[in-house]
Parts: sequence; C-alpha cells; structure tokens
Amino acid sequence: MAGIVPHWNEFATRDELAASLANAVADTLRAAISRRSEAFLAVSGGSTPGRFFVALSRAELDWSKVTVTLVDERFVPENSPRSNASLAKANLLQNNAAAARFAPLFHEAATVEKGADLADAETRALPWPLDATILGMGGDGHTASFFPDAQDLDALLDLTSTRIVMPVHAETAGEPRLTLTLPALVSAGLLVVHIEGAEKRNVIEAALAADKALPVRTVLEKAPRAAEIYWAP
Ligand SMILES: O=C1O[C@H](COP(=O)(O)O)[C@@H](O)[C@H](O)[C@H]1O
Repeated sequence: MAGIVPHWNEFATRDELAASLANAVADTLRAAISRRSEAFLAVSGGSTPGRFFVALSRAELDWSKVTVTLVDERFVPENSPRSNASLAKANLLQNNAAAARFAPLFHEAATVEKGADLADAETRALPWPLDATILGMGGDGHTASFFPDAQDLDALLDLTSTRIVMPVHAETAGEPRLTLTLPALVSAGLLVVHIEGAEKRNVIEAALAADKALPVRTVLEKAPRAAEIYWAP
C-alpha cells in the first residue's frame, strides 16, 4: 500500500483487546488534558465497540475535561435501537466517564442534509483537532459511514473538504447517515481501526495488500500518520 503502513496490535481475546485499547485511549486523553487542558475523542457505533466502551468508561482521568463525539451516526433519533449515540451513552458515558461532555451528530430535521448542516455548524465549536479517533469497519470495507456504494464518496473522502459533517446516502447502509469527513477524522493524534473476527481481518488485509479501493484503505492511505489496527479473533 502507498502511504503509511498501519501498525497491528493483536490480542488473544476480545476482552484483552478492550482493556489494552482503553488504556491506550485513556493515556492519549490524559496527555491531551495535560497539554491543552481538554481532550476530544470520536468513537464508532455498531456491534464491535461495546467491551471497549465499558473498559474505557472506568478509566481514571478527568472526564469533565473530555468531549466525546461519534465518527458517524444513523439518521435516527436516540430512542432507536440503531442509534450510535444511544450505544455510546449506555456503554461509554457511564462510570467515571459519565462526567464527559457528549456531542451527538443526530439533530431532528426534515432531511439528513438539513440534519448534517446542523451537526456541521454545532461540531465546529468543539475542541478540534481530535486527540483520538476510534474507527470500526464493516465486512464490506466501510468505515465511519464511508460505504463503498455511497453517493458522493469522493467528496466524503476528500482530504481538502472544509465540511466536518456530511450526509450519506448508500443503498447498503440501511438508512441515511451522518459522517465526520475524512479530514476531520484523520486530524487525530491517535487513529485506531478496531476490528474483531477472522472475516474482518481478511477484508482489511486484502484491502491493504491489493489495489482494492475500499473506503478503509483510502482512509488509512490519506491519514497523515500510521493508524493502529486493534484486532482479536
Ligand atoms: O454502520 C456502522 O458500522 C461500522 C461497523 O460496525 P460493526 O457492527 O461491524 O462493528 C461502525 O464502525 C460504524 O460506526 C457504524 O455506524
């Protein structure tokens, strides 16, 4: 792969991965707090991050100085079982992390375009750049809401975009989405792709080895520094 090759962190179990990733993120947040008196974290939704969220929620640090947002969101309200905000609130924003400020991407609006405009305006006031971005990846190679079949995928993955949040329409996504744009995501000092299971490992290895233009490859290629891949079977 052109660009900077990611670094693999492999674990025997998902619990070990969760503990180690939580330590790494907590260290990054603590360092940001001592450097600039606050810290900014973006996390993923989906089925993978639950254990990591619970482990991180117990980390000892000054959570009142931490802002948490999402790398992407389904265009659904928080009472939907598909809401990434609801997952993060239930699993991460508890225990010590209950003191953190949460900045969701979903806003009530007639269309996802209007919702994205609201989220874009609101997120501008957050303490950029991100200190840590924790991405997931679907079996189709999507990460954040950069789906392979997304309309305007090139615009979503445009490193020169001045947008922070954009709407996403993709047949395979289930519903319209909101996503942080590529430059917003890769501004983070710590960029992680958290994946579990043999199937996802095969997908990311194939994407990195071949010139297969899956979105996850584009993100890792365009990132200004090497990403950390966290993987467990
Ligand atoms: O739709 C989404 O999917 C990806 C991967 O989710 P998983 O269920 O396979 O872990 C996730 O990273 C993203 O935040 C979410 O919106």
